[in-house]
Amino acid sequence: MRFLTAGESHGPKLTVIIEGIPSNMALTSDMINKEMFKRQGGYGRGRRMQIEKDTVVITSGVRHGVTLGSPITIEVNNDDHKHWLKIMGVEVTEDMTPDRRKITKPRPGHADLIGGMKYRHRDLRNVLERSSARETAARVAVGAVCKVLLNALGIEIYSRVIEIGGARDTGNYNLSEIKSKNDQNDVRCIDVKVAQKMRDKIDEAKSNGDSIGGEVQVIAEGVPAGLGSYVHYDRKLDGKIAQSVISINAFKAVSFGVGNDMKHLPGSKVQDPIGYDSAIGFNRISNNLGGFEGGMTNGMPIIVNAVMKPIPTLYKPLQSVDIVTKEVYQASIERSDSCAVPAASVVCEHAVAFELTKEILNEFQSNDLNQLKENIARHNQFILEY
Ligand SMILES: Cc1cc2nc3c(=O)[nH]c(=O)nc-3n(C[C@H](O)[C@H](O)[C@H](O)COP(=O)(O)O)c2cc1C
Ligand SMILES: C=C(O[C@@H]1CC(C(=O)O)=C[C@@H](OP(=O)(O)O)[C@H]1O)C(=O)O
Repeated sequence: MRFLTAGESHGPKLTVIIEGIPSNMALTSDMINKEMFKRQGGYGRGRRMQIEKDTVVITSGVRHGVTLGSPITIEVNNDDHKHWLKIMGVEVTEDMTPDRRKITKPRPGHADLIGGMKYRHRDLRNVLERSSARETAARVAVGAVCKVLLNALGIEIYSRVIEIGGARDTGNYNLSEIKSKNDQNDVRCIDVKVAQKMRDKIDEAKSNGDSIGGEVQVIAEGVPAGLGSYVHYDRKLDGKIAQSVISINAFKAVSFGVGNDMKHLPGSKVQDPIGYDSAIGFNRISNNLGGFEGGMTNGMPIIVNAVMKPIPTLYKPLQSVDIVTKEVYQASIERSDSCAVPAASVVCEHAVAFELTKEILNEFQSNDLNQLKENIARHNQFILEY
């Protein structure tokens, strides 16, 4: 299974092609839109999100609401394509007009400068249009299709925000609690008191012309044991998930289970003791390692934590240097998110959903959904009786 995304942030649309989804799976645009909607929300987002109304159009691979097994194409319009220049006070009719919107001032923390050097662009808009996190809308569309498949296999995946700007939700929640509450508020934080602190932190950063980052968590339940492999570095599934998460704009760290706390805990508080029960077979007494041993799923819930850096574009000017004049200037901006951690938690969830789906289809190769279910059921029975 694989996918490709294409599209510029202010171009007409984003396009996704997903290949390898089995046939005979119910799939409608509404199932995808429900996830797209979650990514668009979140406290701290800028004006762009008031313009976009991310909804998808499926143009191939689905007929009468059921997958065909052929490539699925999904399109997401950029509503801002039509009028974003006008909103910024520039009266032109055509987007991306080369000279009017030429950018020669690279923004620190963005791909602008090094991307311009690498692709030999003198207009840095040619870089930022694709390096923008607008692309994450396409990745959520992919993950949403994957989530439909995972749910059909009895696997559930969800995410929450753990920390924003130092306001941390330290609660220990059981999984059903997270599941029922993860979408309850605009910062996607379970503890409502901490959620308010997070909003305050975002407001504070915004009024200082600054931005703010944080940490998110993705949890997947019901994942079969034995996905991934210890036999070679590039077959370890925790490694694949880490790569996928770090590839999301602004994500800088990934950990599993108790995560960074591992660095100061003794081994006896980190490894998960093994138990046995004839009804469920081998299991782990705790889940400090977040469901992975030796690069393989061990049947426990998968817990992925990921840190997002503060948004690089700041209302408070940061020093940069014009690539034409070579003059130092203070970068100023027209609009930006102050914090996108809640939205990014949704992106992370969908990135992990893709990696799990890909691994499942790799392990239990099947063309049709029922065939896939049978293959997994056989595997799970073997694991139970081991
Ligand atoms: C959902 C989401 C929204 C984002 N919104 C903005 C934004 O409004 N302004 C900005 O400067 N960066 C934003 N970013 C982050 C930049 O896209 C990212 O920092 C930049 O492309 C450089 O990539 P890097 O941080 O991974 O090195 C956003 C990231 C995500 C995941
Ligand atoms: C468009 C999205 O996020 C954008 C990501 C982004 C960036 O630099 O990454 C910058 C902003 O876009 P603009 O420059 O048009 O204001 C965000 O709104 C989105 O999430 O759909």
